[in-house]
Amino acid sequence: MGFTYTINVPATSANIGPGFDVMGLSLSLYLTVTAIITEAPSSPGATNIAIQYEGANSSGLSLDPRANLITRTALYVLKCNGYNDFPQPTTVLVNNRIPLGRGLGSSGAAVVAGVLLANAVGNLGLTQHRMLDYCLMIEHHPDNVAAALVGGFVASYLIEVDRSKGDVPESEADERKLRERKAVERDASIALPPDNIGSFLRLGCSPMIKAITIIPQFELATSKARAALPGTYKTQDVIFNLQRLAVLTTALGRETPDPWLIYRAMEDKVHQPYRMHLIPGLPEILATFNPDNTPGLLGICLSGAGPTILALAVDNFDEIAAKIRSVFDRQPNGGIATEYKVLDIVTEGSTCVKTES
Ligand SMILES: Nc1ncnc2c1ncn2[C@@H]1O[C@H](COP(=O)(O)OP(=O)(O)OP(=O)(O)O)[C@@H](O)[C@H]1O
Ligand SMILES: N[C@@H](CCO)C(=O)O
Repeated sequence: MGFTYTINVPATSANIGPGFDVMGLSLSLYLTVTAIITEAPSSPGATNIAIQYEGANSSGLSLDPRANLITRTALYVLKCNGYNDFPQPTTVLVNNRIPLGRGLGSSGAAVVAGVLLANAVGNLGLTQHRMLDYCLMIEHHPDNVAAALVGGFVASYLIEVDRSKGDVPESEADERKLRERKAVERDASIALPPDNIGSFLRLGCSPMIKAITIIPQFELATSKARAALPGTYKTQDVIFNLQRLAVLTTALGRETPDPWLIYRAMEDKVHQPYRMHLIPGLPEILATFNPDNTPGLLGICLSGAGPTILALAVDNFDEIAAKIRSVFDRQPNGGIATEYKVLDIVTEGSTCVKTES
């Protein structure tokens, strides 16, 4: 007799234009991790994990449990809670539908899956807020992980902390803190997440809105897209984004979305202008399509760090996708191949279901 845990984590689109490192939308495209646990005795010194992977761009991914982002995250969370390895031999089957390095939150989803996996196999009983703390120790911006964890249209912020020092909980009032304190006593190198380092709020999003994602067939590492950003900003550019972000938080939740209000509210001067050179076609796409010449369109932006384009729309989804794809098709040297998906904005976040096998 053993157990199976099935973990589902949605893809996410971060920023939504002006909400750099703040906003995220969870989308109907999933990373599924199935953990099959047998009750055989554990082998000391081994991680107790065997990974199998199928899905998006599998060639570059490591199946070494200490290197793979999902299991590396799970091992970190377990270590903070007193386990050196997985408690029982576990086969981890990964089925990943989220394209890697395209701006659809594949790394955030892997981190969330790893935290949920540790919570399940270690029977840790972590709250959603504590799980977010752990996610934020790995992925340092909250937009993707908060939306992936809780689902929907999510705003989040971080409390600034020095993650390298970690935190020893002050109170031994609850079981979780006691367990973490013991783990730190055994291994002082553990960087335990401080409590409540991230906060989130779910915002309204009209069910009429769908997310059209146009996905170029090249990867853009988030680290490279972040390295393109300046160290300082002009005051008027920051104000430009704050004005739009404030409107966007409410505009998407209106029952009948106002296309031009949303279109203008999805403009950005903080990250997209600096990433234009990394995504051929982006300047033309942002300058060309609007609710007047593209019926059904609400707004258009870079999804996360790119290169995927996110178009929010209420109608004519395939036609809108075709127009945007044609810009990529026309790029020099034979164009840039793309695929597209019309996705729902899902209100349910990550789930973990246990079954006996
Ligand atoms: N399912 C997965 N299993 C293991 N590693 C993964 C998985 N998904 C993503 N990764 C790791 O994350 C990397 C991609 O992360 P990156 O932050 O560059 O892009 P992204 O998360 O897809 O985009 P964005 O953060 O802009 O939404 C991959 O190259 C891989 O190392
Ligand atoms: N806010 C992040 C999202 C990508 O993970 C960025 O744009 O760099």
